[in-house]
Amino acid sequence: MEKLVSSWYKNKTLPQSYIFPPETRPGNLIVPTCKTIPVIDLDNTVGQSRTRIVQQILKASQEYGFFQVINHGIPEDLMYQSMDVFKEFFEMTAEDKAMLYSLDPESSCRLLTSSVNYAREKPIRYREVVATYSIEAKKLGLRILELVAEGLGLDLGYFRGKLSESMLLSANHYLPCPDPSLTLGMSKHCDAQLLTILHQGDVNGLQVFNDGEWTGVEPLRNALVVNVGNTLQIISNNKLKSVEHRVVTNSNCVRTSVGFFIAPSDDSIIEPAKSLVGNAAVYRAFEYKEFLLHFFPNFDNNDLVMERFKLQA
Ligand SMILES: O=C(O)CCC(=O)C(=O)O
Ligand SMILES: [Fe+2]
Repeated sequence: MEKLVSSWYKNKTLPQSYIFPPETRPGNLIVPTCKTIPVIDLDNTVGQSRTRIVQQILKASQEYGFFQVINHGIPEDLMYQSMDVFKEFFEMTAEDKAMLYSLDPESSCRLLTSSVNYAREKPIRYREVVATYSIEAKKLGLRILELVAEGLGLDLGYFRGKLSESMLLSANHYLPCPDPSLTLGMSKHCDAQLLTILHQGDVNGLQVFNDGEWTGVEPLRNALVVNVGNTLQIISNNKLKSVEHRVVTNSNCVRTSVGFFIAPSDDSIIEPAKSLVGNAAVYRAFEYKEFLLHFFPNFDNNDLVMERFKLQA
């Protein structure tokens, strides 16, 4: 149980094991808040308005790898109820949380420091709220993937079926940190999957690497942050970008975020879409499970991850 962050953070000193090497520390904590990450209104995806939305999504996915969506169809109540359920979970007693602690990556139901992935009786509303949220988030993700497919000139159903069969919901809980300059809530990384839909709550912390610098993604009420995963970058043959991001801590308040990831089934074959390669496919074909095997040990070195799946120039 001593491994759970909540059992030491009140001591007000950052344990040595949480201190990052100088080159990966967040450095200047005052970064510009990125007003340039596009906010896309999904209210009306028919007719002319659809064409405009498709273009906005494509442009944002090419330039930033990130955008925020509003009027996305997930009811506000459900967004905040699911956020509350996770907050409630993290406020449970250390004993209750310790029952879910596991280092076994095969366990579909586990808590580990800095990450959680579980489905239990407590909190009481967990199953109902999180199941409903997951269904809605998956629907939204598939809708966005259909717009992406349209923008790339692929069949509208290109990402349906095995390519989007799996989902993962991950709730992150970042405690106030005694010294935010020495550590990160989450190291820089790209997401491995196809598409991520993140509810980042109302506390700053998410930063995206854009144009050679880290910029904060402003929390907007009722908006969800969407980003392109490595798998989508590969299928698009680098037309879309999976971009590095990280989370900084703060010394005042707790931050909870809920990430929903749409991913291929393990045995899916991932390769650049034939119509997008021209005469130069950037990546070879591979099984998604091979990607994951290489991804996790190299979580914070995206160039190394992607290099392994590239065809020689
Ligand atoms: O907490 C956040 O804002 C981002 C989390 C994240 O990047 C992830 O779970 O992959
Ligand atoms: Fe991420």
